[in-house]
Amino acid sequence: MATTLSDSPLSLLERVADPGVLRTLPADQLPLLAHEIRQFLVERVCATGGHLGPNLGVVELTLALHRVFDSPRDALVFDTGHQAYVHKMLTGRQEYFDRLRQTGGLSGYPSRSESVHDLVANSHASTALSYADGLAKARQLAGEQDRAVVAIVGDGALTGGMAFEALNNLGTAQDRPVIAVLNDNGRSYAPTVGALAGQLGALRRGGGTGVCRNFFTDLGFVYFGPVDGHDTGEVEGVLRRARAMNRPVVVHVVTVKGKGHRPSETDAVDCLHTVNAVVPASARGGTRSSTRSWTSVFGQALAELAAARPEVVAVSAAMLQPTGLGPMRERFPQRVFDVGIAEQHAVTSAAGLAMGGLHPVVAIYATFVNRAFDQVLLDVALHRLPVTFVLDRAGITGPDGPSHHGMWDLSLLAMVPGLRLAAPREAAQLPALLAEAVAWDEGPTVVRLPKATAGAPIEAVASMDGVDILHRGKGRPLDVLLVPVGPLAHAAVEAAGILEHEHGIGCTVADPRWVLPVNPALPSLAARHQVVVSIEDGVRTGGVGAALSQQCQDHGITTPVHRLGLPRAFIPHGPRSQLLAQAGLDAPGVVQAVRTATANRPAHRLSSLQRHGGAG
Ligand SMILES: Cc1ncc(C[n+]2csc(CCOP(=O)(O)OP(=O)(O)O)c2C)c(N)n1
Ligand SMILES: CC(=O)[C@@H](O)[C@H](O)COP(=O)(O)O
Ligand SMILES: [Mg+2]
Repeated sequence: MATTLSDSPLSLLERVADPGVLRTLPADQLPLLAHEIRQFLVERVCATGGHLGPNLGVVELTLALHRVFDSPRDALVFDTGHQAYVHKMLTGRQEYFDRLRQTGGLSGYPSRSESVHDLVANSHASTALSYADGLAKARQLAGEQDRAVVAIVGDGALTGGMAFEALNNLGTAQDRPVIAVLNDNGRSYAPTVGALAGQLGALRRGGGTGVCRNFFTDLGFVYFGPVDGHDTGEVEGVLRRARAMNRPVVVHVVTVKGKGHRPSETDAVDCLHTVNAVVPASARGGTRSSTRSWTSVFGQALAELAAARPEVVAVSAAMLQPTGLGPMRERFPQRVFDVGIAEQHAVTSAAGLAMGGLHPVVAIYATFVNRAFDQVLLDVALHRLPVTFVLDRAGITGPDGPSHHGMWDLSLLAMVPGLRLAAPREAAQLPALLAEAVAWDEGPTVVRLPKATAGAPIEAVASMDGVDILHRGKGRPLDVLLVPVGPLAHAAVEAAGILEHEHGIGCTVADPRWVLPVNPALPSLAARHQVVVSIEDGVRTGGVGAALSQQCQDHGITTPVHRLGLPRAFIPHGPRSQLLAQAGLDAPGVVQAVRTATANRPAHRLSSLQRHGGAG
């Protein structure tokens, strides 16, 4: 229940429990409130991990937004949503920040199930202006143009194609006013690239000296700016003017990412874009974990590959460091292209690079390949162009929630004719598989890797036709064939041991490494087993299990294929290991699935192990 300001001993921030209370606050108390918000952000986000820098940069802007507009009657649409912590604090959710991005806790992005003030849960950038366009049309048809529609878009998000498509529509709708608040801190992860960033820089330098014509005004917008995004009064004043214009308006707000917090040397690289939870010294183990991330193994391998192969170039969509392209850029800066947050353009630009005789490596997160599926299919694969996609954060990622899990790439890419996809089971396999991918010049290749530290390798006990046999079944005839994808091989090998020693079921674990298209050796291997169980860190309605099942059918193999994978659902945020276990993709889950799949097998067909007294 909101308290009025005067009757509570709480801190100012604690007293601002909802936007209505905020709007009663005298302007001279706003600097203190902003200071308390920054203190709160640093304390809480350093404890849980999260997007500290983007939120420190929008404190005054968010205060002004909630003082000028009446959310949820007026719509505040945050692009990408990683900068909505202050919005959440001001809409009654301060108490939940101690479990930010944790299982059952506060989402790191707006969440419609959390609050009526939240509209867009999708963390994929460059969407806000399109939502705003639709909302404004709905308001107009409902005769509710007095309800404002405000999109808050970062300078990075503005480099995405959808943003331009929306601007193209919004600028013509003079009777359908949308207020586009451009949060310009000059950065995505790194300084934002491209001509538009240059235009914004010129506008910033111009200092609003009666700027009359620019990119935005040419599209039909009224332009207000540049505005000091850390002066709440100035921002408030401009937002009130924008609201009163009753026309499409761009409010160009200049902010500082990470404002008010002295980052460490390493943090300064990306202005505290995402900070990890700071483990208190007392809670740290003796030795800091030395295990490298998969991403760093990839980055090193690519730089070495590029040294040997001059045709190799790299393409990033505003995520050079997070996707591990740092080493390659240091050694070969001319051969690394950052195109901004523009995955569709990145893929088709890579097609152009391939047409020009090069072999581009497009490094993006698996979830973002969704956005560029058509480009992979018809700009790359149709022309059988040698482009390699390295999909980081493949499978369950964890803290970034449903729109960040990389769980659709296997199903999507399984449909692409001529595309070959490798899934290394551990980081140590990455260099070899990357080299194989880059050596292939007859069409697109993909290497997918998880958000994980590099685990201990599993040595193959045998290899046949490109399939690594990681564990041999003891039963005769062989009982169950486990076909894991990538790092789930670890769960499969552990499950095989349990099944053998505790349940008398023999399992063979086969890791094809190249999982799409299905290795021709797998159907014949399946024919020698009673049950096949595929295990993949992707939605199971398509993907590798479905392809293997289809291949068996096409070859007249009647061995049933049981497909383990992620449900066709939006999976919330939480630790990767916990979410995989919930989906039955850990060793106990595989054991359970195998026991269920073999429970109704006719006794005579069970293995000698089971017939002669193995526990089971
Ligand atoms: C389609 C898409 N590609 C990449 C990302 C990863 N990403 C998250 S935030 C970010 C930078 C956003 O920059 P900007 O919009 O300027 O916001 P800021 O962090 O500066 O506040 C990127 C590239 C994403 N969320 N969506
Ligand atoms: C908001 C966004 O899309 C990214 O910043 C995302 O949070 C990256 O997550 P990682 O920490 O896995 O790089
Ligand atoms: Mg930015």
